[in-house]
Amino acid sequence: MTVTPEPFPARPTPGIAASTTDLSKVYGSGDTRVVALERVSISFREAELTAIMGPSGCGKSTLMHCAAGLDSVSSGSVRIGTTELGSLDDRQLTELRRDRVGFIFQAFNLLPTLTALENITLPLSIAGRRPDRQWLERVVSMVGLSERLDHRPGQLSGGQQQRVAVARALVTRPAIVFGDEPTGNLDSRAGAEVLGFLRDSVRELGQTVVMVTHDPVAAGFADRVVFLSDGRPVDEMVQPTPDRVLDRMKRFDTRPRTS
Ligand SMILES: Nc1ncnc2c1ncn2[C@@H]1O[C@H](COP(=O)(O)OP(=O)(O)OP(=O)(O)O)[C@@H](O)[C@H]1O
Repeated sequence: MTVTPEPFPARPTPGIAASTTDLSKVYGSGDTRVVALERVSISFREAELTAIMGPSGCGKSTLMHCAAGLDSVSSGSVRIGTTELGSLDDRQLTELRRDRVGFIFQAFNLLPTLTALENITLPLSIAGRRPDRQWLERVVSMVGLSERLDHRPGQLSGGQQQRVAVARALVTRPAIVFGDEPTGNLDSRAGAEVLGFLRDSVRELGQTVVMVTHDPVAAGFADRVVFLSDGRPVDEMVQPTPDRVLDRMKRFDTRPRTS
């Protein structure tokens, strides 16, 4: 099916936490050339949880990495808040990622020698900033870690470790949090807990969250699901349910890509 591209404003729009305009990403050249993203224009509204879904290889991770400033773009532009990433030098980009973007990865990515509290406040320590005590307490109690702050990652369950990672992503009050399969390593109960906390962060703290997922149940926690196919957004669903997401996923062509 074809989808009318979202009208994209020339200037930053209030209420939009991040956006891409005509974003393309090409890997390799010649025989190994892969167009991972083709002229993607998409906006992520503030205080919304968006899930990105689509068949394997459709460009989900590439979109997330480019939108988060973790990967360069081949053409087009990316904005976080009012800042266009292409206008930043390397140092400014590093600072923007540190201060304005939160990340949650499938593999938790906690430092094993630090306590849960030290892991949570690490982004602030790196930036030489003191934690805002009230905010820290709010985030820690929201993810239910108040009793575990002195534990090291090895003393925590997978679900608890990912809750530390959620708190770490929220502690700087970033403009946007990106999650790459944030529940991919968790069983369904722990996964549902982490997704519940992410949704709470949207509802209670006004956080904007974008997550890549393969799991229709995880997508059911989102306010909106964007479906990618062959490097382009092809559909979206608001107020998704796992059953509707599953039905939509079944309609994707499962033949392997040829380019
Ligand atoms: N570093 C790279 N070099 C070359 N090609 C790449 C690179 N990273 C990704 N690709 C290609 O770009 C396309 C999109 O990859 P991407 O990882 O974004 O897809 P995805 O939808 O996240 O896939 P999956 O669901 O399997 O994780 C794929 O064809 C992939 O092979």
